[in-house]
Amino acid sequence: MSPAEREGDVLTARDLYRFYRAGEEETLALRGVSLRVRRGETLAVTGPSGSGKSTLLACLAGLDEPEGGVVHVAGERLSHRPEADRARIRARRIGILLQSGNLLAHLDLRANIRLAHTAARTPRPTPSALLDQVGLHGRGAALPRELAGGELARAGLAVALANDPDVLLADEPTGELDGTTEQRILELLRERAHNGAAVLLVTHSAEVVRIADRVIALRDGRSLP
Ligand SMILES: Nc1ncnc2c1ncn2[C@@H]1O[C@H](COP(=O)(O)OP(=O)(O)OP(=O)(O)O)[C@@H](O)[C@H]1O
Repeated sequence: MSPAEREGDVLTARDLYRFYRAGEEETLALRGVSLRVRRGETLAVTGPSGSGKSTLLACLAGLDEPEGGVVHVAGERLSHRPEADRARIRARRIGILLQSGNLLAHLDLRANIRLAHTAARTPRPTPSALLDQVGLHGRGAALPRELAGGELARAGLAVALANDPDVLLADEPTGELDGTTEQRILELLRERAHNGAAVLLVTHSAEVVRIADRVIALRDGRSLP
């Protein structure tokens, strides 16, 4: 166990820099962002469009590599490692809920969950237990296109939880959902944190910010004091 983990930090990012280059054009999407999320804690990241939230989330998930700085997950360095190492850590430790959705369209819900089980640690929750947890009892054979918007969001959360993650990262988890589904999703996220995960939510929603223990505001790739 690393010193950071002994202190309860499950997710840490130190001094992250990310540049995008398109021809002559250079965008500094992250300019030295640091954060830490402890076991059982929910952190909300807010900020206007273009402030770097999605870039930050991608770096924290190991889906993108920062040019500078370092990310640790459960005491293990995630950044500046080969993609295969990052994929292994992600599969074992991280649950991700993206706005673009995390379900494969041609697989039913049970198969989507089983796919997320690949390379996860054991024991892991069964597809039916996960679907029950998110209120989709008996819907394992449904295809994503057969679900309504709120059901789809809950199915996405079931997949994000399939590897029993230490870190749960979510980009606008309640997006366009109706109030009841939003409350249900927020309850499930809180429950996850209470069960010991570190939860980080990128959001514009005041409701989501309300359930967070702490909030970080980004502006132009920097976190405001
Ligand atoms: N692939 C890319 N190539 C070039 N520039 C990019 C790329 N992705 C993001 N950017 C730029 O980096 C900056 C941060 O973008 P990012 O998507 O992280 O912001 P955001 O806060 O998530 O915005 P939104 O709330 O609209 O999703 C923006 O100026 C954006 O145009």
